[in-house]
Amino acid sequence: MPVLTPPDAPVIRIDAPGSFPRAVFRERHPVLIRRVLDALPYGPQQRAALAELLDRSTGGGPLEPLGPDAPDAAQWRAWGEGLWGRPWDEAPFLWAESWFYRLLLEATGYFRPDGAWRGVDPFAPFKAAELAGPAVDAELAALDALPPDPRPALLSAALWGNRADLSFQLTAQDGDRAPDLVADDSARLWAALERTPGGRVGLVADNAGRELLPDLVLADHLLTTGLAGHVALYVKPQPYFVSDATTADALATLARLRTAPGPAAAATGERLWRATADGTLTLRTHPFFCAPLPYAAMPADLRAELSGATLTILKGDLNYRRLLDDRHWPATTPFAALTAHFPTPVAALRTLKSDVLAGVAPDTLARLDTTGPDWRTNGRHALVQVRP
Ligand SMILES: O=P(O)(O)OC[C@H]1O[C@](O)(CO)[C@@H](O)[C@@H]1O
Repeated sequence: MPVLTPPDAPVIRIDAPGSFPRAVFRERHPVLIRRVLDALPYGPQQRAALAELLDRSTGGGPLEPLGPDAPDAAQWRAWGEGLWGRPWDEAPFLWAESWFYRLLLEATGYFRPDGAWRGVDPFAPFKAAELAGPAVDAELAALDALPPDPRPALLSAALWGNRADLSFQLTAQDGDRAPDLVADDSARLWAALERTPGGRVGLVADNAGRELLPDLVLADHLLTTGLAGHVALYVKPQPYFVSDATTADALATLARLRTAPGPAAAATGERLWRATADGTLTLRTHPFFCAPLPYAAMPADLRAELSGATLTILKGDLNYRRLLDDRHWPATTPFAALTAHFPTPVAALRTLKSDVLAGVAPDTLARLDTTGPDWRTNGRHALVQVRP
């Protein structure tokens, strides 16, 4: 059946007064910069650069490309074509937020070849604290008490682990309230995997720690049950959106599993360690995972790499924004229509933390709209959506 692409909806931008994206820039980013400065003893030059980033990005300053010695200067010049010289406020939210995180790394000296701070993850202290904390202890202990059919529990842990996003927690008010599914294609997800057992499953990770842990446990389940013969876990090539998982984070999470006191967690960690070593679980990355663009614009080499997977599972809010393009679609727009561009069957596991949304039934939408203005962004709702 041909899938019709709906006409374009307005792009989500950061300039609308009272909007969620504007609050991210005006309220969350100042808190984030303050926390980064509290967590690491950056010197005066880096502190000044971070303050300037905040001023420019919230004060509507002009968008200026990276200096020519930045390793990704040419890449970013192309990604920002048409935006350079324009005020920050005119940039799409997706583009502007990604650029903010790139400039944060610039300010801290992450890419400077001559600096002592080269390669130092500015968010590492937050990620390390979370990974060492009691919430992860509880997740590890829960593995010893999984029910005979662990599928619902595993999927639910991978889904709700996405609430643990550290950037979201910067201003979240009541993140512990029981959440609610606005769309639930769980059965289709398992059916898609069962149709082609033994194939390659792509898992595009989102956050480290409390989210990556259940993602890895899900990967282990797919491998041990034969639903997948190979899992490719895609992480970010560099620190991004505070808690996004890099290779270093994936290794730290694997180590945490492997050294857990509970037998089930330790055995899972051991299996995953061996799977990584023998190539049935591969850790992969690509610069496009930190690009400010929707997945419809993915380059040919990444498209070729993802192709052939029986299913690609995209975790989290940012991946969802990139999958659908960050636009004000009517929320009843079919998910399949907006994801037809993706090179493989695709599943989204996401808690709702920003405005973009599709694939919601009209009656569900009507019910949610009576619950107040911020249900799309408050992290209390989630979805499982699948385009087989
Ligand atoms: O970690 P996730 O689930 O991708 O969420 C990140 C989300 O947080 C925000 O950066 C807001 O803080 C959203 O714009 C973004 O989509």
